[in-house]
Amino acid sequence: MASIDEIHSAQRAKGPASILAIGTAVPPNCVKQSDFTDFFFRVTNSEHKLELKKKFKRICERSMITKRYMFLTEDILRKNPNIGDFGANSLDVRQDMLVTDVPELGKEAAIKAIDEWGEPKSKISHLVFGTTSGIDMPGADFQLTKILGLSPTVKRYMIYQQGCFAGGTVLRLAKDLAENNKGARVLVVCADSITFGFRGPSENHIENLVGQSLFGDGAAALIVGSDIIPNIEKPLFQILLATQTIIPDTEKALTLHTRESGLMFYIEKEVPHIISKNLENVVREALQPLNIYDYNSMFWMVHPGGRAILDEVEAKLHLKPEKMRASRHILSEYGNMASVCVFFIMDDMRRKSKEQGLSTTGEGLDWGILFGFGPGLTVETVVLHESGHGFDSQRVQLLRGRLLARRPGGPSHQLSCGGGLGGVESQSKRGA
Ligand SMILES: CC(=O)CC(=O)SCCNC(=O)CCNC(=O)[C@H](O)C(C)(C)COP(=O)(O)OP(=O)(O)OC[C@H]1O[C@@H](n2cnc3c(N)ncnc32)[C@H](O)[C@@H]1OP(=O)(O)O
Repeated sequence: MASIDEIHSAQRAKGPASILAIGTAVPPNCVKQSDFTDFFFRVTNSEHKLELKKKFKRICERSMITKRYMFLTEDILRKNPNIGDFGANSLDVRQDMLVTDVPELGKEAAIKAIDEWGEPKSKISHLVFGTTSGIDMPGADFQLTKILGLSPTVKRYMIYQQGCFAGGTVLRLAKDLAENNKGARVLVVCADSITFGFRGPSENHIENLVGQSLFGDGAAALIVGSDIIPNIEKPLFQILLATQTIIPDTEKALTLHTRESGLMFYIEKEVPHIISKNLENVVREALQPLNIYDYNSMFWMVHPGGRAILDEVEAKLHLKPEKMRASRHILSEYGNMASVCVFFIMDDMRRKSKEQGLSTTGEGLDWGILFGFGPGLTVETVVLHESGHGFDSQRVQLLRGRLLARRPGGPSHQLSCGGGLGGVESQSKRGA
């Protein structure tokens, strides 16, 4: 008869979780940032608020966003004027749109990810769905299962209302699911939309203007699994460490409250400064076990909450400008898509790395770090290792073994908690 240990270990995967495919989607309606001020004041019947309009134009110009995609069109906003009215009751109409739009956009991204993965969708064992845009029962996870035709026995996890850091949360959960369930293939989907929080300007709420200048709609999907099927599955990045941290005494700095008038943003001006000031410790703790102290030796995927956040993180950590290229590019081309942004950045990075003939999916480098930020203030940190064209499974297994061996509490403890690991030699960088 098998021992308890044997039964337990037979249920677990042997290798680290890998990202096996990425798909992305946006709604068809594209809005140029240079036209947005006129559009925004026109559709919200606010043309008479001349000073606010000038201020909003300044914010849009400083955002470094070129364009965004939105489900909301002028036609929809004209037919539903309460959405554009600053304080009017509009939750029902927003919800009615989002309960369909969010899973539909997620489906579009998921189909692309499944196509790239190349395996039948019947092999998907788990689904993790993240969104801050609306809330419903049964949730977006259920709706996606239905419209995508996943098995009714797929094990679903719905991550609602976490804000922009949820991109890190879903990766952390997918890692634990893949590594602790032998043979698991996790479909991870994030979808977010400004439909939940779009509203006209108010003199009494300037932070709302900042939100209106930043957010856009998008969806992304990943397939995550451990113990890769050789010659069939092609890993892009391995997920080596995933942690979550609350920055003390900052819970009022960034809040998003659901009201009868939809999602209301409160974004203090100090948010970029608070994040950058606290990130140094978070980075140090995450990278110490790998003996990485030169942050420019890594690839970076930073949630582009706003241009000022990227500027301040870059300056505080003394990063070379090219480290923020992918994050700035996605901010420019799509705006802040909340939880979804980090996966657009990941997708852009692996594509550009391939186009440029670099030796790894991570801009020619081995190790990388992904950050999600959001209300709390909460920081999600994910340490990644490239595993694309430069994939060397034996070397990564060796490193992972050393990480686990030095960790008090062993493997299961290590995989979701940060800090306190022993030293591992840093890796030589290829093609940097
Ligand atoms: C949803 C989630 O969970 C997570 C998220 O991502 S939430 C979003 C997080 N994003 C942020 O915190 C935004 C970060 N900020 C920025 O990127 C930049 O400040 C910005 C693009 C908004 C403006 O660029 P900037 O270089 O700071 O321009 P600046 O000239 O200083 O500001 C423009 C105007 O906006 C005002 N402003 C900027 N941030 C403000 C804020 N948070 N609240 C109120 N006013 C603000 C400034 O006072 C200024 O007003 P005047 O022109 O009248 O002086």
